[in-house]
Amino acid sequence: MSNIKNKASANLSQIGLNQGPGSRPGEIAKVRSKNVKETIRRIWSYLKVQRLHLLIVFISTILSTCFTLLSPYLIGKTIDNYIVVQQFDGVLKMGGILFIVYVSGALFTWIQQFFAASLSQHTVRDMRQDLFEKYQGLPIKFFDKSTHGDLMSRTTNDIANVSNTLNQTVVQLISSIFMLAGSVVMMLSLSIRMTLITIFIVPTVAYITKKITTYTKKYFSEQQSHLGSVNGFVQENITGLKVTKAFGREAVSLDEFRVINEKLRAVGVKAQSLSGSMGPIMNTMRNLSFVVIAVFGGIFAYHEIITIGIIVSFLNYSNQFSQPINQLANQYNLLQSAIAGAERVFEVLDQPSEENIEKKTDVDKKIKGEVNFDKVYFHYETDVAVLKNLSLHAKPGEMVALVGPTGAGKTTIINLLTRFYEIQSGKILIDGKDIRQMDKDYLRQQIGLVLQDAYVFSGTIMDNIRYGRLDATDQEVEEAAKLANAHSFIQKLPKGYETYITSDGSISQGQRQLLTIARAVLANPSILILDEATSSVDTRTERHIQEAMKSLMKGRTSFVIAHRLSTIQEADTILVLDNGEIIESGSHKELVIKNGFYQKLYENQLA
Ligand SMILES: Nc1ncnc2c1ncn2[C@@H]1O[C@H](COP(=O)(O)OP(=O)(O)OP(=O)(O)O)[C@@H](O)[C@H]1O
Repeated sequence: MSNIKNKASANLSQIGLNQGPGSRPGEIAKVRSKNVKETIRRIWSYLKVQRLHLLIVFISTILSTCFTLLSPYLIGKTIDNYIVVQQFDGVLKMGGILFIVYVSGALFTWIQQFFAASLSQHTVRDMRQDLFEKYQGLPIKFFDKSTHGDLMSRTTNDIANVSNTLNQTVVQLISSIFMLAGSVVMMLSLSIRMTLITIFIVPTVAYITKKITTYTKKYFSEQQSHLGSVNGFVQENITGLKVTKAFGREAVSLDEFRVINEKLRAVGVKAQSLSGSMGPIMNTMRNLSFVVIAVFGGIFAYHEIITIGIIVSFLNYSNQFSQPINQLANQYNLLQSAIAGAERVFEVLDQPSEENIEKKTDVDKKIKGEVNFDKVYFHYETDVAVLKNLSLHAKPGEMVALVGPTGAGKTTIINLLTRFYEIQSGKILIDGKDIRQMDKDYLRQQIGLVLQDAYVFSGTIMDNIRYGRLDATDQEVEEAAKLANAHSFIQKLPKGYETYITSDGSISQGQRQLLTIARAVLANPSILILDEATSSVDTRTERHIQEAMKSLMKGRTSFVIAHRLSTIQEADTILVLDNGEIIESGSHKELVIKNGFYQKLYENQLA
């Protein structure tokens, strides 16, 4: 495998670095989804794969609800039929039955929880897999438009939202609806008058409770927002601590922090003290509805319209009836947020993947490396032309240097040759064949990339070099490292080739570059692209890198993006680019004599 994929993969691997906007797990998003029906249909397409699990969840939910509904009825009957008439055998028998009912209810609840969890985890695993697969197949231009943080948030937070909902909300929604309908039916079968009273009093109390909690919620969201400011301030400050110290701004930062810290304290006190009183408030409200039911029940019992057992049953049912009422609104919001989350996932899944013609016919053939750009016109997403009918020709084995001011279009030429982007008009030919007619994987295998932002993956040095060709032996890896001048520094590492490195640290920039050169050596491509490092590496490492690049270029068509003209004087052709056009071309000597743009650049650098 060629290391051409580095750039794409590098983009993705950096995803984790910054958390962008997006919903957080558990947060109830205020976003309203766009096409609910379609989104639910697509979530369903993931769910229906596990029909059996679904069925089990459904049945166990109904059964556990039935058992829950049965117990108040049985308690009422126990009181009326056995306790009031002091039949203790019956009381014992009913106690036994109640025990079985409670245990069965708990058992089915457990079964329901277990299968719901399994269902949701299977579903989100499939979604994550699809999403990651999509990231691998998307064209680079897609990643220009979206921030890494946003994509990361879709893969983790949005999917977590979907998972939580499938796991909890859907089950609760089903059981809430059953509970609501079931308790009404059970109550009606006991007493119509009492049912009417319960149906009136419970929602009223639920409504008042909701009003009170909404009021306290305000302080909670204020607390969250102040907490966000404190976190942001601390993070920014630690990241920029060097600058703060260098400019002697410590005291100012401290004062600013004191202010926001104090704000957090003030709102924190309000939120926390209210949160403590929320439980008692809700209890009191529930007790109030008990009182109302008990008083009316007492009056009816006094007139012998109902029995004491029925009053007790109703007190229980009022509790069971109020739970779903309190939960339904919340569940609806959670469901909305999950649908919005799923929509963000599907949005990525619906992006068109890289176009490719799967033509494996020429796959085994090694190309010679003749490259032609024929009147290539190209622009990125914006309509500003970046390459304007550019033509160039590189013979097999030739070294072509690309020079020019920043933004001239050097990197763009490379992006087009690798088909990271597609041209709008003209042709790019390799060995006389239009690259659009080539299989992309095959094309990229022929091209080796050594980029200036040399990317390494988390893994051992050995693995990182072997990325260039997966079937290479340890011996071959070591030889490649030797050719790339990397062997000596690797040997000095504590565990040599088995040293574990990470994408964001461990080894220096120059050493990374040497590793990517070794990767390219191993891949043995016919065409080579070298983007010279601009970052300051020490002169010894720089010499190492240049020697390594030189030996790598032997016998391959090479495109070198040069920032220091001293390194490209041996190039067969130097192409001077400005503003998307080739304004001069020739060897170093020819261009110096010509006394044009290149000559000026060269003089500037010498100076
Ligand atoms: N992904 C992109 N999306 C939109 N515009 C881009 C993108 N990449 C580059 N450009 C624009 O295309 C033009 C050419 O950029 P390119 O990277 O090819 O220049 P360069 O010659 O390689 O510059 P440098 O020497 O700074 O690397 C610039 O104006 C740049 O802003």
